[in-house]
Amino acid sequence: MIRFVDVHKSYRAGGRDIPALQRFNLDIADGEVFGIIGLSGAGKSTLIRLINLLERPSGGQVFVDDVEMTALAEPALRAQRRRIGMIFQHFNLLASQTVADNVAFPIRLAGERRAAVVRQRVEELLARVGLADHADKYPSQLSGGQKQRVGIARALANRPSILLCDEATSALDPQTTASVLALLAQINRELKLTIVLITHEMDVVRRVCDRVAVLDGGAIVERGSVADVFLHPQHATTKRFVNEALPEESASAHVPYAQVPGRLLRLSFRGDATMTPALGRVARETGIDFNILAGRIDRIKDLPYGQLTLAMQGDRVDAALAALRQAGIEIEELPR
Ligand SMILES: Nc1ncnc2c1ncn2[C@@H]1O[C@H](COP(=O)(O)OP(=O)(O)OP(=O)(O)O)[C@@H](O)[C@H]1O
Repeated sequence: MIRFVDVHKSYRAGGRDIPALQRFNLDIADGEVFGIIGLSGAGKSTLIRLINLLERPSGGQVFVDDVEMTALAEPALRAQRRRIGMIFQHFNLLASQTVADNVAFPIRLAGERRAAVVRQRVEELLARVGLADHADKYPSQLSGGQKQRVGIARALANRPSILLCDEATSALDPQTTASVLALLAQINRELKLTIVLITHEMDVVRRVCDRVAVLDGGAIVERGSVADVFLHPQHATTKRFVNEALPEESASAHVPYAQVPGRLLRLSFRGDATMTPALGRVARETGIDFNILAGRIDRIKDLPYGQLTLAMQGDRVDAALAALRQAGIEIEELPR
């Protein structure tokens, strides 16, 4: 468990305090993938670096697995930091060292001197990230995705219980991003590792995270399960992130809708509700008509979901909406 209690952070620069994070409380549970999303300057890097105390809070306490990080002196802090791996946007590999030596580095740094033990551990780690055949290469001979896989192997070297990902896929193309995110999801599942990632892309959050916090101007403005936040964003910043992840729908939004008669509704189906033919059945039973204006079917991590924007007409629209809600469909009425 990672716990922030009344934490806030300002930087001291040019003789004055620059606020980076307003006072907040946050718990991140063991084994979850937690996303922190925000625009540039929102405070994401500061927040993630408070976990391993690469940045010290200006006030408040940070706990990792019930140990108060903020109360530890240097040797104990170093030991506790080994429980926390970290990967970076630009990989931070040692260019003059082979892939194997990059991964061996933190193992040796933690005090392991037996060459055979180090070699075996490096082999295991490279196999886990799909780079068994690349041990003797240098970082310059690898693609961006492969470099990040080395970064992940290195971060896992000392069997941490937490992995921090600082914009880990921001320098990668969409396909490579998808494969690195799939690897992170697999590691989370198989090693039961807690993952905290920061990103400016809602799509990254949608693919791998269980919960998310939205940062805006140093404040957490929204938080919750990814399904809730993605399907029902409340804050303007969250809505903007979600719309960026749904380009087809936002592009057509509201232009043709004004001319369509009826009540404008957004229906969200998740999990089992995506599998039932409720809309057709309710239309037959209540005699309402509907016109689908936009729609999307996809997954939020492992959860199938659908979202339809439609116009509904007829005498019994309210009865139809009640029946749809009864069938587990979430309904939002949109302004016209
Ligand atoms: N070392 C520092 N000294 C002074 N101000 C800083 C320092 N690091 C960050 N800041 C300021 O703190 C605020 C939050 O920065 P932070 O890097 O945490 O945001 P971010 O969301 O990670 O942004 P980005 O995505 O651009 O990295 C910004 O106003 C930034 O200018």
